Amino acid sequence: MTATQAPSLRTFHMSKAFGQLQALDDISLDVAAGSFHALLGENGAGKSTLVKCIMGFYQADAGQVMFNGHEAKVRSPRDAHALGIGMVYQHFTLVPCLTAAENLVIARADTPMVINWKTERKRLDAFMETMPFQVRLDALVSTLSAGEKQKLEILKLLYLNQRFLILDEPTSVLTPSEADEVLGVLRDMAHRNDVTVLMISHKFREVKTFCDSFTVLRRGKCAGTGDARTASIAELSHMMIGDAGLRPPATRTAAPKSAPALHLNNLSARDVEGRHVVSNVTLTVPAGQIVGIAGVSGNGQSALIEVLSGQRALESGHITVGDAAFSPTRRNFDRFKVFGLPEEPLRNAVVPRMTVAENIAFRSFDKSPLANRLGILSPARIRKRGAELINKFNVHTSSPDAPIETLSGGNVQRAVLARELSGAVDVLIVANPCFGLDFASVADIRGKIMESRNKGAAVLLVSEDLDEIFELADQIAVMSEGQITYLAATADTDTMQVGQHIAGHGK
Ligand SMILES: Nc1ncnc2c1ncn2[C@@H]1O[C@H](COP(=O)(O)OP(=O)(O)OP(=O)(O)O)[C@@H](O)[C@H]1O
Repeated sequence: MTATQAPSLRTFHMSKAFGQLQALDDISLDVAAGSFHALLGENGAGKSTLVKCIMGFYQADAGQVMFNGHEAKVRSPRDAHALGIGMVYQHFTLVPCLTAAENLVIARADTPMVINWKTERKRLDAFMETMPFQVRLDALVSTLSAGEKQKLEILKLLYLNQRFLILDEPTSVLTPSEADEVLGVLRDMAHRNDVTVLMISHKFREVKTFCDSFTVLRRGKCAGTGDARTASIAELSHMMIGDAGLRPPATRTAAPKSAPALHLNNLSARDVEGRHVVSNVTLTVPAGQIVGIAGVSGNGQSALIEVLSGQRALESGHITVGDAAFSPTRRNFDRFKVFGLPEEPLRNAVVPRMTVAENIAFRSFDKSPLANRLGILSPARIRKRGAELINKFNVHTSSPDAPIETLSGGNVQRAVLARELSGAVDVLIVANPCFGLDFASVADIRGKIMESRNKGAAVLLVSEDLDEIFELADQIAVMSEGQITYLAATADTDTMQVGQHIAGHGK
């Protein structure tokens, strides 16, 4: 069965537990045909679990899915696709070395063994004529901008005749103007009754500007539903976090200047193909300051972080902490009190299958008090210390013994921060710390970074989120094509000037 018009979808009393944890508890969601519905909730609220049950990645323990008024048995994503339910993920699923057209054709379940490109192209052109937006079909996906790639992901679903679109934070990799364009197109399509959209989002502005209705999940339960255009942000955030209240915005206080500064002196590094990805980077991060590096991703920021964390060889230049030469080894991280929060911590900062407590102990597991003088580990002490820090940093986990991969994104970040910020910190290196996190976690984590600065640490913050940089940084640098192309005190610049340098038009 394939849909030609916007379908409706409801879940009735849907529940799903993972062991002791009730991830979904009796959720009834109602997404009307032709509507743009937002699914909100703090990290770990159950949003992904709900859409994974709808998509057939998980089987719910109880409850039903009603699609266009009929009960739908979705046992696998294949069943969901056959009904016309498709999903766009936070990260792209396109093949970069193929063209947009090739990506569309190979996505079909009925692609023949030998493809007649002439016929396929005719079919594609006819399809594109019916679409309200275009993507360059002959361009290699690797040459498309993030906005074009996201549009292509959506086109792919429409090409496969999937008219119920589930979007998981679709704008996290887009610039604000790209995000507005993509969401505007989706809203218009929904209002023409061509598609129905269910979007997981953490961004209130987008929800209020583009969505018709919303459902809020809180700790696996439905905390509210209503009209997205009339609900206030205060109401939405209250439904999400209850009376707990938000942490006030990170406040800057005068910091002691006792800690050493971090100096990057003429750093250069290459990628595997021998191209310079970091080029003569010179930058000082004074004690008690946050220096933010802004820029579009892929301009050398990740490579710079890799150099500083010892994951990429430095070709030339040197790093100093205070007056002493610093090379990034585990021993030096301890000696110089250098700590870090890399981006995508589940991939870069933890061992996913090890427990939360073990991951928190990583930097000190072989030292007293977690090990004895001979370096023999004490699992009981590791667990006890883990439990203390889980409490102090408000990490939501079923137990210190849960594998860290079962935690939601915000809670993995909190666990890494618990490990990195629990002692004295002289230098803190942070990359995109709030990517994919809910507003309460964002406030919490930015607050912790500011707290470190206020205690005197030199903080280097790499972020693609300009608002974050303006909120936290004392000085702002722009990185473009591997070089620092701009540096100013935050008080002496504005988003317009920084934006121009990011776009490469700065003077
Ligand atoms: N495969 C799993 N095994 C065990 N627990 C899980 C699993 N998947 C999710 N959980 C737990 O279920 C709860 C809901 O997680 P879910 O990923 O649905 O939240 P979310 O609202 O999508 O969060 P986020 O905004 O961080 O993506 C969390 O406590 C999470 O730790």
